Amino acid sequence: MAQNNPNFILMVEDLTVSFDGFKAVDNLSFYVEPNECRVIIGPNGAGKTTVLDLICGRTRATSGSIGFKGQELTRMREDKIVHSGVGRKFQTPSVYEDLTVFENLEISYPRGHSVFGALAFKRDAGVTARIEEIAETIFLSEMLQSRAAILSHGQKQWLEIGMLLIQDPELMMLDEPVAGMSVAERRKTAELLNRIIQDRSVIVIEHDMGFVADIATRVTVMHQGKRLSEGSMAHVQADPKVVEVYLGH
Ligand SMILES: Nc1ncnc2c1ncn2[C@@H]1O[C@H](COP(=O)(O)OP(=O)(O)OP(=O)(O)O)[C@@H](O)[C@H]1O
Repeated sequence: MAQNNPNFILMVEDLTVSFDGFKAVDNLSFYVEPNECRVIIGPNGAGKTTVLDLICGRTRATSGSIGFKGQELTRMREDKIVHSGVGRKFQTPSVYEDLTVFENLEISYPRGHSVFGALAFKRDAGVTARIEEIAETIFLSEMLQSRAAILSHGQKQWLEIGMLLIQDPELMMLDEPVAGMSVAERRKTAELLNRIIQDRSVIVIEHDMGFVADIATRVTVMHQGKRLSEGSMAHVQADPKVVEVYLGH
């Protein structure tokens, strides 16, 4: 595929990372379009989390390229990658338990990068309106003044998604967002992701195939650091290679 194809927001090409000779990600290529929800599935140890670590700059690639909006991420610092529009949520929620939902969203609001920017920051009507808008998107409008500590596990996950959303990333990455959630919370999270991709692209790592079916635009199946299969949910589910190494287990 042509480099800098404007139809792709993310272009991962021939990406490899080697840990003491072991290739956790091995010559992997995949391409994500705007407003796409790409789900990465695969057995334990396939290299899924490592791919997200490489995209957000936590782990450095041994070779290959990660193009994001025409910029090369493999040599960019982690904070610059965030600044360029890549948001990442880890598996365990990391909200500030002693702060309210409102305050958690407020401290995540982008306010420039200088110390002066942070000091000069005032709560104004625009910020409050944006926080209220995000709270509604993440089903927490009624909880704005509640301390995060009293939220359910699922609500904490949504709050953390909200803390990313308020920074308006063009690419959002989520690692197993519905792990530990109730059936009702999973359904609402699928609704949330379908809303989120109206304005951005999302990459999700997930094992719950029912949830994958509800959210995926396309699915990439990884096995031993490589791409085993890719396409619609129906396509990968019917792929005998995928059934053999993953779905059949
Ligand atoms: N920093 C590291 N140093 C050495 N090995 C690593 C490192 N990070 C990951 N690995 C190895 O790379 C392989 C892929 O790990 P990774 O966590 O990416 O898999 P995964 O597909 O996300 O698995 P799971 O579904 O269990 O989360 C594993 O064998 C893991 O032990």
